[in-house]
Amino acid sequence: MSLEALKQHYEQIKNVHMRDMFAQDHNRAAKFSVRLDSESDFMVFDYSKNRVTEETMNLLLRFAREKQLNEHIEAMFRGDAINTTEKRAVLHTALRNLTGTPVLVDGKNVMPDVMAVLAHMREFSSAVRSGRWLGYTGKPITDVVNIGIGGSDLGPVMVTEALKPYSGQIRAHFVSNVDGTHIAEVTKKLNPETCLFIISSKTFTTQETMTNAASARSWWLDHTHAPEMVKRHFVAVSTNTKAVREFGIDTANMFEFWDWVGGRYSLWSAIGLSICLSVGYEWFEELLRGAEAMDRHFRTAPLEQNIPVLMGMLGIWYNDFFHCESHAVLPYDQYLHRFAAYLQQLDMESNGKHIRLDGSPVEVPTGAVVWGEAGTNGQHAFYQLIHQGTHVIPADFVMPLETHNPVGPHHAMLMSNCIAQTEALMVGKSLETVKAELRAEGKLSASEIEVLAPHKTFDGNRPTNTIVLRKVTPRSLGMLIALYEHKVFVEGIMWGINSFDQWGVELGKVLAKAILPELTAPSFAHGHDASTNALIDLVRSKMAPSAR
Ligand SMILES: O=P(O)(O)OC[C@H]1O[C@](O)(CO)[C@@H](O)[C@@H]1O
Repeated sequence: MSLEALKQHYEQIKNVHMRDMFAQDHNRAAKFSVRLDSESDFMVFDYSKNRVTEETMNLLLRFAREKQLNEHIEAMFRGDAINTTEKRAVLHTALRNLTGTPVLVDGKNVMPDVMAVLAHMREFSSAVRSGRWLGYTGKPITDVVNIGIGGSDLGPVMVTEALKPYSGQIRAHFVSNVDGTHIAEVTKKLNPETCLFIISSKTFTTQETMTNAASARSWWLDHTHAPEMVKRHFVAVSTNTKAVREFGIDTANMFEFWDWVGGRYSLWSAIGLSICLSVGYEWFEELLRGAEAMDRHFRTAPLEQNIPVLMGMLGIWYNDFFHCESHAVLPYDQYLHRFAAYLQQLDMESNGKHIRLDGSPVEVPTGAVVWGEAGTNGQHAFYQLIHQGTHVIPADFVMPLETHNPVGPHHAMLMSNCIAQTEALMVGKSLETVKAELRAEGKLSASEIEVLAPHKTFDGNRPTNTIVLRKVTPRSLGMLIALYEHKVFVEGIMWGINSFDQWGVELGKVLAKAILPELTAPSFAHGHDASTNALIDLVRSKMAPSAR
């Protein structure tokens, strides 16, 4: 069994320093890099600065084969109901299957419906962007507001921010939080004559989204007194036609998607309408093409050359063997400043699971805590802990070679920082080197050097991946996002969990619904624990008329 072999191998390798691995193998960088081209874009996945040898990778891939990873990949693409707890297929890959090759769900080819919705998105976004779609006073739309949360928000926000250089005249806004401040601050910037609300919710029942949507409609009606014109200013993206109609949205302006698209995998569906409106359908399609290129690679490349597989198996290596609990994602491009927030849902909602597919408890920790920050900002905040803290935190550095804003020396500085960080994390700085430097400076006594030097040493041997892109373009972004989707899938398969449900968010939702009426109830709360009762009463003292 490769698991046993991996355990033994881990014991042999756990203290080996990457510095020595590089010294012993001058070909290491080339050996542990994979390049994927797609038209004029490319991605280079350099995983040479990881605590692995060829034997490690061979054993990890043998482990993947034992878990029948290839068969699982095929089952997902084929449309099998791999989301077993919800009895659903998982087919975000069909959304970017632009060749239109049939994909069957319960014997029905879903591709004609996928293409029809894409055509609807193309037609609608072109009408709005060209000024043909008019508001109730005959003026073109200037501002689009996506109202959604979780997967109906994070993907569109992240992509819209990442593709700002491709955006046109339409300003995109996003409201997600049920905190009234969010909708209030966004509506302050809007003209009711020229704004368009997209209510994005797979279920069309999510409390936050439906509350924000109702408040947006009230705000709009208060300003316009034109209920018959709601249809010009509100459209919906959902799987729930009945609820969309009940909300008062013309179902001709509803963009459909399907239960086989998971919320956090939905930016490729009509949930991407705000992206389309911001950058235009052509660039949206380029995003899909980038993801499609990664899908093809994931489905066909041998495991040894398969970037999502390699990345996922490195995740398994650090999680299962080194017991690393968190994973940093560090994009060196300001346009990717929401990338880590987006990945938090993708990874943590997918793989934060304690039960395996067969109902038994998982045997290893699952799902790293994902976090990160763009560019050099993180260096001046939390990198200290990554360099010298007691936790080993594997990190992904995303490094686009070209910038959209070639301002003076900025880009060279950004790149040099990115590369320097991966080098420093790998090589570290030994006690002897630090002491020698301090002695050469000649400012401190020998005893002072003894005390100071350990503070200035870096163990190094901190693992990083470097993901090099030509530039942040719609195509390369599509590749990048799909890479992480598939990496999360690989890890989920290895842990034997269902990466596509999210029961863990339900309990809080149910309890919040129960607590809501208690906040304005005439009597003290008593049905909870003492802390919860007291907190409810504190809010009640501000809200319940009889308690004032
Ligand atoms: O699109 P909906 O149905 O409003 O759901 C929003 C989000 O809520 C969740 O179901 C749970 O937070 C996410 O998975 C989903 O992305």
